Amino acid sequence: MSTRTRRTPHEGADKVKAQKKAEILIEALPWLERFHGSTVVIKYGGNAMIDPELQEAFAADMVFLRLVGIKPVVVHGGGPQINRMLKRVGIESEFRGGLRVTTPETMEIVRMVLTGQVGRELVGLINQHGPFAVGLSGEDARLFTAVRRGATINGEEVDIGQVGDVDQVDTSAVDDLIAAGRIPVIATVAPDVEGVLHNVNADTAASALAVALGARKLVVLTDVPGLYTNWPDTSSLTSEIDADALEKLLPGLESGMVPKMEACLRAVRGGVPAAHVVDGRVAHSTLLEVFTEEGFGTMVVPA
Ligand SMILES: Nc1ncnc2c1ncn2[C@@H]1O[C@H](COP(=O)(O)OP(=O)(O)O)[C@@H](O)[C@H]1O
Ligand SMILES: CC(=O)N[C@@H](CCC(=O)OP(=O)(O)O)C(=O)O
Repeated sequence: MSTRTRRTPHEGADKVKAQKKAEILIEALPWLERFHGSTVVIKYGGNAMIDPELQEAFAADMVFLRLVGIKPVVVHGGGPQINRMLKRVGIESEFRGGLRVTTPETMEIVRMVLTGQVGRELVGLINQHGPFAVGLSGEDARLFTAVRRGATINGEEVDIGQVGDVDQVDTSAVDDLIAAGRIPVIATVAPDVEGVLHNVNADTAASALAVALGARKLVVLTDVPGLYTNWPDTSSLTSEIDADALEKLLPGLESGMVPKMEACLRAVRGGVPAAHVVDGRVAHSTLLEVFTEEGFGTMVVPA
């Protein structure tokens, strides 16, 4: 005998609530039609991983995307988590032009934290929902080949150690995972052609991967509502900016926004139709961005 109770038809307040739910679901239909089958690269910044509930909401969003036929690819950061571990082991660390000065001993910690801690935790959270997530780093199957880069300070290039830009992307391992219905979760350490490991900023890597995969969108989750064109003036939050306007703004940007907006610019210049910077401190911000009329945060579009 079935243990299910008979459902009663919705009445009164319940009916209104049910109608609202249906409206919310149907609002997503045009976006489901538009993005079904597309690859979306989501960069999850370390600053947005502020509490376990938010991380669980992020993981649920990735599974939601996957189950409605979108192909999410996660690229994660972990700057604050690296800072904490460096402090614990007594290694000093500084940032120049938004990038971490990386000595060989710092590099060991960066690799350990990104691939062994932050990546593992995200994989675990996503896999609470099913066997979806597989973690990998730029070292796996030649995903990223790095080339050493400096930081630009007052128009001058300065050396910051083992920091890399992405020179080449081999998407075959990611393609295989996507084809198998998995969600790749990627840490951004990468060897150069000689096999020397480099620390690649996660925004930079996410952008290079989005271009190489021909992604429909790059979504960057961080700890601010979007790009402020006149930081820190809160009235200067911008909802949309094109590549030319962003390029003009870049030299005036500070700290973490430098690699982030450089990454969005490179993505749209490289053929990704839109790159979004959204507030990862808001639960389900990825879903709000992908499935609502208003979108969410700052959208960067081609010129
Ligand atoms: N123009 C700007 N608009 C928004 N945020 C800015 C701007 N300039 C600097 N920031 C800083 O950049 C930070 C985001 O970059 P970052 O710390 O690298 O985050 P994440 O870990 O998400 O990559 C924000 O918390 C903010 O303090
Ligand atoms: C070169 C460089 O700065 N690499 C970053 C890599 C992690 C990262 O990008 O983390 P977020 O996205 O949380 O900032 C770092 O060492 O912090």
